[in-house]
Amino acid sequence: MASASLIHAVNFINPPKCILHSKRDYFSFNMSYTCTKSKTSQRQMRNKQSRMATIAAGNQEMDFSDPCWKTKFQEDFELRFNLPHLMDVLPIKPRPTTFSLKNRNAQLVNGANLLEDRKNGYVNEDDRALLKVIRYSSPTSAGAECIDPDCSWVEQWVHRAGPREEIYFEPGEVKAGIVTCGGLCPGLNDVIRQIVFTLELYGVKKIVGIQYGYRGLFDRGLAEIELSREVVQNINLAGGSLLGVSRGSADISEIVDSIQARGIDMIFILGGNGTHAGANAIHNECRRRKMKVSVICVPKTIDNDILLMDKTFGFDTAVEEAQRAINSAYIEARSAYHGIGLVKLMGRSSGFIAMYASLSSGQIDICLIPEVPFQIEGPYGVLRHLEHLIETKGSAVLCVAEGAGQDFLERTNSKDASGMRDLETLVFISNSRFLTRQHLYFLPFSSIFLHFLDDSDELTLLQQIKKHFRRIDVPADVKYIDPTYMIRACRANASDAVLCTVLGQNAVHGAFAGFSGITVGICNSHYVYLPIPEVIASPRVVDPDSRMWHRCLTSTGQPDFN
Ligand SMILES: Nc1ncnc2c1ncn2[C@@H]1O[C@H](COP(=O)(O)OP(=O)(O)OP(=O)(O)O)[C@@H](O)[C@H]1O
Ligand SMILES: O=P(O)(O)OC[C@H]1O[C@](O)(CO)[C@@H](O)[C@@H]1O
Ligand SMILES: [Mg+2]
Repeated sequence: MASASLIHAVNFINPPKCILHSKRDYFSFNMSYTCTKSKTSQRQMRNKQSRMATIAAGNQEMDFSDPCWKTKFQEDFELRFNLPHLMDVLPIKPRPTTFSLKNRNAQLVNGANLLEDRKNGYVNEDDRALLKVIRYSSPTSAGAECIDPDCSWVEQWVHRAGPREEIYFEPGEVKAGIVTCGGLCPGLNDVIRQIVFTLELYGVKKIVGIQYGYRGLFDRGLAEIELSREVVQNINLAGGSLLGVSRGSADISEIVDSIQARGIDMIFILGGNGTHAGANAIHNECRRRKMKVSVICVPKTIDNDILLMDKTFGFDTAVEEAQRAINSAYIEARSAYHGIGLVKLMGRSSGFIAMYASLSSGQIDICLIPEVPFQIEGPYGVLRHLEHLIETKGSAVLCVAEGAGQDFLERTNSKDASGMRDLETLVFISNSRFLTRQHLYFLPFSSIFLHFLDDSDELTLLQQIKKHFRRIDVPADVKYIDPTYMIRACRANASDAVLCTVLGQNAVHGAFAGFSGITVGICNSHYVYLPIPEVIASPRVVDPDSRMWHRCLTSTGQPDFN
């Protein structure tokens, strides 16, 4: 009898068949009826790409009383995660790859080993990686991510990244462009470097860097930078981006005009959520114009706020760099009489950096993130817990994500260059209005509170803490550390450098494989290609019910501030 894994393999080589009879079948359930999957060729699947965008992630509209819902879910999933390909709109033919897995031998024998190499080491078009690896027995299991009310197990497979045996470009004729957008992130130079190395190994001669993000594609004053192994050899030793970065509005049609005019065949776009949205629009416009251009993204964000991936590059380094700030805050707090250390870390809408930095340091007593509401005042508020910590431990350290406590803030319509709400209005620790003098005028006994206000017109968290301890007549020595840009304006650490290397290489393999409108990522420690819309359907945030947030609470010992 065929093993379960063999059945899975066969199902992927020949995906349309789905006959569910026994535990060993496709979804591994006990089912006595037959659900037939509609026969869909890879080609047809590609043509259904537009439909994919309309299928809601999580399949909210699925009828779970339908005995075949899993088959339907699987079909929808395959459509959603199918990778857009240049062949979908262009009559192009593949050719054998020029990417040799044994470079030195291949050179020695003038390419004779290529055939030998192709037998092993290349990724098959039907290779897949599992997106979810935990089988939750109940929706009440910690951190359960369920599709149906019973939290049934459904295998969700995504496309494996890597070099293919056949490619869709003549390397000698390719002009490739690289652009880095959004804010800085450790590892940008590592990715640029690997993209250049890998392109050259395929035989690409024309590689250019686009300066200052999307701006470089429409600002005529910004010239292309010619890139080669020599140029990028040591750029990973420094942080930042060799090409520069930028935010700011981008006219997609103008950008595609520019790509067309420059004769760019492959464009590698490094950036976060906003950049991916832009890249997808560029991909769609190239498709509409039937241009043979491969648009490949590499997700970049220290915030780790891109869906479906284990992590994004730069995140590990940011967490590591944050340790220095936390440790300083801890030392200051421990050494002072009733010392309180307050560290602000980046994280506009997601608290991953604050959560992991808190977990990693082991020195944090209170971690506040945007995803978890909290009270400052009152019997269960942050200030009361701080009082308790000072009474019992003699000191305390807080780690606060910049986007935490947004509910307390006055909203303004101020926006940053990329159209995001202006960060300064969200950060409640510095330069932002948490509770203003004007508020106090309307409160009973406001003159008492006004008496405590210092020169600044605002009550930030820092000031709240100071005033609280003054009010209860307990001495407290509060120190505030804001390492904001220091955690991202640095070179990648070892683990990020490896991630950047693999992602950069896979980006090039994806372009030569003929894909476009995709991004590269790491899923359950395996490297995959994902369609752009799937990773930016929403920003990834910390799940307050996840095991990781609970681990963070266990580590800090903080109560619910509600
Ligand atoms: N929805 C969108 N459609 C098209 N382009 C966009 C969109 N959102 C942002 N962009 C463009 O992408 C670029 C980068 O966007 P943004 O400043 O949001 O950075 P990001 O990629 O999200 O990275 P970071 O993680 O640093 O915020 C900007 O030039 C912006 O114009
Ligand atoms: O000051 P900048 O360059 O706009 O970057 C700030 C933003 O960048 C991020 O780090 C994302 O890269 C956010 O956490 C932060 O809000
Ligand atoms: Mg952004």
